[in-house]
Amino acid sequence: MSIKICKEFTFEAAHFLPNVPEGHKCGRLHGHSYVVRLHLIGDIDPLKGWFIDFDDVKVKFKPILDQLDHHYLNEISGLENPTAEVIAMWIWDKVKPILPQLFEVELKETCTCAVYYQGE
Ligand SMILES: Nc1nc2c(c(=O)[nH]1)N=C([C@H](O)[C@H](O)COP(=O)(O)OP(=O)(O)OP(=O)(O)O)CN2
Ligand SMILES: [Zn+2]
Repeated sequence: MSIKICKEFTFEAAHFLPNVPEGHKCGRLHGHSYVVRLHLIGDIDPLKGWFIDFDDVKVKFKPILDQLDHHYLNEISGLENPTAEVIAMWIWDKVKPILPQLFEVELKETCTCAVYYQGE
């Protein structure tokens, strides 16, 4: 039986959006408290009662999270235009090879804004 699970992380980061029109608020340097939710799907091992330990998700994601947390996103390769969409796709590209059960990356940039990416 397959089931979806979700593990949530947070990180703080600074950015600006270089391609917005002159005077747009997001063209100025500012920061967000981001929330990342990694959604995974897999078949439950009947003995363990799970397909992956939440802690294994945390351990595998930590090096990627560390690249983002308290960093200036525009300086990171691939995040020169760090919209929420681009960040979610960047996270997907890093996580999918090490957590193949990844189903969706959810990224909340503010309390009212979120993007969802399920790969190509
Ligand atoms: N499609 C996208 N639109 C916007 C992005 C983005 O990444 N993708 N990013 C920004 C800004 O970086 C930032 O997120 C500001 O967003 P905004 O919703 O305007 O933030 P506020 O908190 O000011 O909005 P409220 O409506 O007051 O909650 C902008 N757009
Ligand atoms: Zn922003």
